[in-house]
Amino acid sequence: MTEVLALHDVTVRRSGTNIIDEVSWTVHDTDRWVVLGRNGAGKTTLLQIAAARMHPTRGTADILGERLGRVDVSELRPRIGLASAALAENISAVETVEDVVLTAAYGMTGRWRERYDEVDHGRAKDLLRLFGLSGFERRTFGTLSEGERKRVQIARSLMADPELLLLDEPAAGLDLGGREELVAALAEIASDRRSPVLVLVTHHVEEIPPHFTHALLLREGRAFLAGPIDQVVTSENLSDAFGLPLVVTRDGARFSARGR
Ligand SMILES: Nc1ncnc2c1ncn2[C@@H]1O[C@H](COP(=O)(O)OP(=O)(O)OP(=O)(O)O)[C@@H](O)[C@H]1O
Repeated sequence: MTEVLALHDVTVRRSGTNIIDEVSWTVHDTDRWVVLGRNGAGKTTLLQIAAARMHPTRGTADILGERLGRVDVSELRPRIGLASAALAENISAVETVEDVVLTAAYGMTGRWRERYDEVDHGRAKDLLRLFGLSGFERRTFGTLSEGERKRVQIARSLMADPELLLLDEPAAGLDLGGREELVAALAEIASDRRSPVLVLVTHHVEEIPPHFTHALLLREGRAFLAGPIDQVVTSENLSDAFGLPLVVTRDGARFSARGR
């Protein structure tokens, strides 16, 4: 097993507070992780470090075998797929769906003078199909529904064939049908050995796709618990992490949670 991500005592300090506090976390190449925690627990911040878009204040972060701070991040970032609300804001409303996906091959948003070959067009088409977006190629990003935009973003994050795929709340804002379609698409990716290592941040255990193997619970910037999903996503652990009594149930490969 290869370490894809290895954080050791990572701390991120902002405005006098440790928003990430001595987090140690290792992700191996066959893992699919979900990161859970209440609002403000530090999930997005942790993902920013894993995406090589933020440096820790203290501690070390090794990503795909490279130490943050010693590596040229412009070489590391193309190896990492990231879909997040902040990135989506950079996508122009007038860009076509096909270009939104295609331009990720060069790590860009917005088309300029670069040329794409048939392989790139074919891959963009395949990814759009995987996310139920065949026929949307010529539509502009601004005309899409929230759910369609989310799916385009994930297709885009896969375009450059990343080794690590980080998804920050991909199901936020989706209706039930949209959520279930997304969960099914992510389950398909997660089940394929050739897929990138997946890390999914979510607020809801209902959004954990089948085939996810591990969970990290964050609480107030600290890694409260990390390990195999069955052992971590339990009533007792989630109640402690979220600070309220919860009942977690598992039906086949899916989880659900409610207040006690
Ligand atoms: N630059 C900053 N200065 C001060 N505090 C910050 C800064 N950036 C983030 N924070 C704080 O750090 C904490 C963690 O933020 P983060 O966005 O990582 O949490 P999160 O778990 O993703 O939250 P949510 O579930 O609400 O999206 C929050 O309390 C946030 O207000």
